[in-house]
Amino acid sequence: MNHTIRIESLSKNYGKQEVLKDINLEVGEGRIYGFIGPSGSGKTTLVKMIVGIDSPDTGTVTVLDKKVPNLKLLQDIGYMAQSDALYPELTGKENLVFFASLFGLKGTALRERIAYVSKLVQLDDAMNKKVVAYSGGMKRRLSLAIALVHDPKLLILDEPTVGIDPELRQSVWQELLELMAQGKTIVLTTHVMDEAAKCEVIALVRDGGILASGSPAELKAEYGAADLEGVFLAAGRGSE
Ligand SMILES: Nc1ncnc2c1ncn2[C@@H]1O[C@H](COP(=O)(O)OP(=O)(O)OP(=O)(O)O)[C@@H](O)[C@H]1O
Repeated sequence: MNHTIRIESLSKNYGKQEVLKDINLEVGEGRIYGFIGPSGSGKTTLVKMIVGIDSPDTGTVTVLDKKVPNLKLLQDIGYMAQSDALYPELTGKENLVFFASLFGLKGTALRERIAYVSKLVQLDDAMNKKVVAYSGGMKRRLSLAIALVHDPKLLILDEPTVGIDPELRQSVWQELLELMAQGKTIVLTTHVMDEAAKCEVIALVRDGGILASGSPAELKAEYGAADLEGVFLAAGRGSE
């Protein structure tokens, strides 16, 4: 199988705190891979290493056969951070045009991508509104649209559906599964267990390490749990 992401012996400290400890991980092409784990366990730090916006102390990250960091990779990665990085005084459309232009999109291609992603996140009616007047969920949806606008091969989504209502959450997930079917690779973090259940592979992150990984069914069997919530709780008990 082709691997989109390969992480080898990665460690990271912040001051004296060991935030990531000897992480080894491979993510196959065209998969949906979920990181779940308690608050502060290191999920965001790990995704930042994959995107290349923070660097490990030891170890390497390779994405699409290029060693991270690599400027050329930015074209292939769509990243949605946990906190929205938007321009509040610009409209939704102006935000999208700005980010799309950074990737060299223009003319018809730019218009088509903006129409596609704004419809996808159901913001097409709010495109001409300033972001300062958006709700929290609308900002999250705009951030997702920005991550998708340049049609990247790899999507890295840090808690993508926080603040999004259940109906839209379902349609976002439908689209993520469709993108996966098109061969895109998706890595996301979540605290929502029924979202984790939709991932093909889950990594349980605990105290800066990967405690276990596998399909939802494999993890349930490994921990003798009826559901992923049970896996999460059993993994926590086992690591104490
Ligand atoms: N820039 C930083 N400087 C110092 N410490 C940091 C920094 N970024 C993260 N940390 C610490 O690293 C640890 C892991 O944080 P991280 O954000 O990766 O956790 P997380 O699993 O994503 O949590 P959550 O689910 O709450 O988002 C935490 O103890 C956090 O305080």
